[in-house]
Amino acid sequence: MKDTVVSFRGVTVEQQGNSVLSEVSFDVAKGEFLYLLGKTGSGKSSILKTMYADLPFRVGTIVISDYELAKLPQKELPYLRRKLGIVFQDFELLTDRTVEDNLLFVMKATGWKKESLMQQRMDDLLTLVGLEAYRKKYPHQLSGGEQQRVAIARALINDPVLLLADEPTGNLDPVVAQDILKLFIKINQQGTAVIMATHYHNFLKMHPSRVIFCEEGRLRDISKAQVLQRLDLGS
Ligand SMILES: Nc1ncnc2c1ncn2[C@@H]1O[C@H](COP(=O)(O)OP(=O)(O)OP(=O)(O)O)[C@@H](O)[C@H]1O
Repeated sequence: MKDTVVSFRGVTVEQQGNSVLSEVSFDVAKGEFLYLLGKTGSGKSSILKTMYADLPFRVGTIVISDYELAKLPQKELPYLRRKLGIVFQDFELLTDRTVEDNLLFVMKATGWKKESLMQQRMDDLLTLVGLEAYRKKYPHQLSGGEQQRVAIARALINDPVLLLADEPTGNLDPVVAQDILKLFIKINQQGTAVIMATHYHNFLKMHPSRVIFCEEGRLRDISKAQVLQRLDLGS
């Protein structure tokens, strides 16, 4: 089995043809937990979008799971996306569908057919995120934290090797944000690699882990000690 789920080599991350980050090279191992930090506009979302092939790039090589992005035919994009779970700040649930139907929608769109297997998967995922009792609720009947749990369950449907989270707690209060972090930790402990872009630097204290930093057009892989120093969090 391959041990690397993400590999960037000499990549220029671009927006509309303009370089956002250049000479980006880093690897993420299976089961790793990685924070992506950096100021507003430093390129965190752009690098995540490049990873899930939502943003084109022209320079360098990117391999996600076993897919080399530059060589990926358009028709194989759905297979790449099934290896990835993606969670956004604003949840992006279908507002006119129940929790259950939000999950079923993605299952059907990604090739699930057997009703009993879909129900079983849904039970397992809703148990994992603590929302067994919420199947028939609509998003507007849920709190922000609960909506994000649904979005996380949805992201896990196809058992991704990598979960990408773009500011997943940006719309939540600090206490709920910590609960969501704990859920990501639990998912990571079950073997899924996690890359989380966040402004919540306190997460580093609660759950220290590797950090990559977007800064001045570069991506820096820096030690925990350096991060704490930069963020002025103390030891
Ligand atoms: N759709 C777009 N078209 C053109 N430029 C964009 C687009 N989206 C982002 N950019 C630019 O790319 C750069 C990086 O933005 P990006 O959203 O990746 O930063 P970020 O670190 O995720 O910021 P934030 O923390 O505010 O989400 C910024 O200069 C931004 O203005």
